[in-house]
Amino acid sequence: MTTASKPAVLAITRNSDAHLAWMREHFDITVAVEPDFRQRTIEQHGARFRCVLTNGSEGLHADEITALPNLTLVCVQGTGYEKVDVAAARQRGITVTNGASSNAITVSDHAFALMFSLVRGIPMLDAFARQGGWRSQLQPLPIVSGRRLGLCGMGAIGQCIARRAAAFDMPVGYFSRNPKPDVPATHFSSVMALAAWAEVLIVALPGGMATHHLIGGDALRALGSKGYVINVGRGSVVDTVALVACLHASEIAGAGLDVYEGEPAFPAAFENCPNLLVTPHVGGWSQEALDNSVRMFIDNALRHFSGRPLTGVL
Ligand SMILES: NC(=O)C1=CN([C@@H]2O[C@H](COP(=O)(O)OP(=O)(O)OC[C@H]3O[C@@H](n4cnc5c(N)ncnc54)[C@H](O)[C@@H]3O)[C@@H](O)[C@H]2O)C=CC1
Ligand SMILES: O=C(O)C(=O)COP(=O)(O)O
Repeated sequence: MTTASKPAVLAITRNSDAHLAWMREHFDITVAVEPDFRQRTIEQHGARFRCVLTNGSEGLHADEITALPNLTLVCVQGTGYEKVDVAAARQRGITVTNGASSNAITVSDHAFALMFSLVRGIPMLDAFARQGGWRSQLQPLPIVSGRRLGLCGMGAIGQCIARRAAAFDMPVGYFSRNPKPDVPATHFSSVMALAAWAEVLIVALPGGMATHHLIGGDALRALGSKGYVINVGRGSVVDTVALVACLHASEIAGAGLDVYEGEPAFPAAFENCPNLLVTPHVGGWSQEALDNSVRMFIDNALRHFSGRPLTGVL
C-alpha cells in the first residue's frame, strides 16, 4: 500500500521508532505529541485524519473531536481513558477503543514491587547499609506473606494481583461496583469496610468523578497504623492532603504511589513525607505492555478500516 492510500492517523502518544515503523506498515502516521504542535496540526490539517491514537494521560477533548471532521476511530493506547471525551465521540458515531488488559501483568508486578519495597523497607535499608549500618541496630522487619490484601478494583489488574497474592498466602478482599462470582476473594460493599479489614490496600481503580478521593482520611485511618496503601490506578482516587497528614501522624504505616494528583509534577507535600515511596507512573511501562498496546491498536484499526468487529470498544 502506498502512503497516500493508507488511512491517516494522528498519534498524540510517544512511541519508539520501532513501534512507529510497525504502525507505518499499515497507516499514514503523523506524530504530534507537543501540545502546541498538536493544536496546530489539528487546526491546520484536521480534515486529513480518520483515526486518533491517544492514551490516558493525553486524552482527546471535545473541541479537538469537533476539529477532526473525518474522524471515525479513537484508539487509546493503554487502559485508562478518563481524559478522552467518549460521550462527544459517541455523539458523532466515532468508535472508541482502549488497550484493555494490555498492561495488567506489568502493573501487577509493579504493585507487588511497591508492596514488598514498602513493607520490608528496602529504600531505607539500602541507604542504611551504604552508611555502614548493620541489622543489629534494627528492629525485626514486617513480612508480606499472609497479610490481608484489600483490592480497590477487581478488573484486569485487580485479578492479576489477586492471582499473585495467592502464592504469598494472602487472603484477598475487594471493593468494586459489582461482585465477581468467579473470583476467589471476598467482596466488600464499601471502601471503609474493606480498609478496616485489610492490612495492605492496593488501589487499581480508574480515574474520573466516580472515584475521586474515594480513599480519604477516614479510609486511611480505618486501614490503621500498621496498614499500607499502594496506588497503581489513578492519582485522583487518593486524597493527597489526607494521605500526607496520615503519614506524618503515623496513622498508617506507609504508602507506595505509582500515580499521584498533579502528575507529572512531584507534589511539594511529598517532600520529607515519611514512609512514602513514589514511582513516576511507570506501573504499565514495559516493553511487553507497549508491544501489546501497539499490536492492539494496529489490529483494531485494521479491523475498523476493513469493516470487521473490533475488540475493547468502550
Ligand atoms: N499505573 C499505571 O501505569 C496504570 C494504571 N492503570 C489504571 O488502572 C485502572 C484499572 O485498570 P484495569 O484493571 O485494567 O481496568 P478494568 O476496567 O479491567 O477494571 C476496573 C475495575 O474498577 C472497578 N470500578 C470502576 N469504576 C468504579 C467505581 N466507580 N467504584 C468502584 N469500582 C469501580 C470495576 O468494577 C473494575 O473492577 C485503569 O482504569 C487505569 O486508570 C492502568 C494501567 C496502567
Ligand atoms: O494504561 C494506563 O491506564 C496507564 O496509566 C499508562 O499510562 P498512560 O495512560 O499511557 O499515560
